[in-house]
Amino acid sequence: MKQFTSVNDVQNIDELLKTALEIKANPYAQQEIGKNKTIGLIFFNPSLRTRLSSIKAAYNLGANTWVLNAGSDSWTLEMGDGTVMDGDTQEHINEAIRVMSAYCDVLGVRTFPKLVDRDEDYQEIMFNKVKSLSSVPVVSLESATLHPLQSFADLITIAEKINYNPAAKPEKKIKVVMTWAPHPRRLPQAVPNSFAEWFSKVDWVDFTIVQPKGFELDSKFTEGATIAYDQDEALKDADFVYAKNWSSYENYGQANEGDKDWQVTMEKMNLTNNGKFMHCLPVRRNVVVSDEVLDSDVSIVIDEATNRIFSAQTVFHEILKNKIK
Ligand SMILES: NCCC[C@H](NC(=O)CCC(=O)O)C(=O)O
Ligand SMILES: NC(=O)OP(=O)(O)O
Repeated sequence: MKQFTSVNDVQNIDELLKTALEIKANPYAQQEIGKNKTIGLIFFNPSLRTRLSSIKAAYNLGANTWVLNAGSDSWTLEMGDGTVMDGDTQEHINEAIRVMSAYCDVLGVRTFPKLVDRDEDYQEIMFNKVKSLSSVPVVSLESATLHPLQSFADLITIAEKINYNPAAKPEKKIKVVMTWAPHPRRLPQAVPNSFAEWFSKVDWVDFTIVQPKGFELDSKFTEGATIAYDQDEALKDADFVYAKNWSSYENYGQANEGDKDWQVTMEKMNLTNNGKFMHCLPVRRNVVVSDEVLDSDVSIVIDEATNRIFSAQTVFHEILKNKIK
């Protein structure tokens, strides 16, 4: 693997999943791979799971890490080309990324969208700039439009819960429903885009996306998914319910004020096939999902967050394995 910016950097999802399950079963078996290696992590936006699970993943592989919260830990970075830097910005991204990539063997980067200009966000201008300046392979820690480490952890989680066997795939397809849910802020589409992009490619999953009208995702990520608008109907017989808020793609960045009844409650979970509740976290309790669901056995959000270690470890493993010094 040369980089990890989307599912398109994965040659074979089944193989990668198999590797992840092996790594999870024996997490310290590959410490030669990380020997004398450093994984650098740059965050332009906040993080709990991605930051800590990446550090743990590197540790499991015998690698070192450093973390930089760009903007708060370092000089204020200038992003614009040709800027006369006589104002508040102190260092240009052109030098900063070249320098940081000299200090590591893999560079993880988080950049959220601004949710103002759809073209700017969907062209991944910021992320691609970092990628073009880096002298080492780049891993997405969530970009403006995608969060592949999260989607891969979600796949590992579902595989575990169904006792997935790569040699004998499930006879009956597993029904996975991604449902839009309410939120007080306008959030990116990165997590749902990425989940859709991964799960549309998994041949043992029957994948539905349900959302209010006007909240359809970019169709380039949802090819193969069933697109629905009636939440109760979509939840029927679901084996996994993946809740997430996202702002509108069509009316770019707009929120939906009027749909509080899309909250995932136990009443809604009772429509499913003993379905499990999933969310990438952080989650707003009693807005996105009720306490009753989150505090019950139906919720597998902690398993998902735990598997963030193994999605990151598998990706670092695949990138570093050809570089043993
Ligand atoms: N990394 C996982 C999700 C990050 C982000 N959530 C948030 O910003 C939630 C913030 C809040 O609840 O105010 C998102 O939806 O893309
Ligand atoms: N799920 C996730 O990416 O969490 P953080 O934003 O806390 O890293």
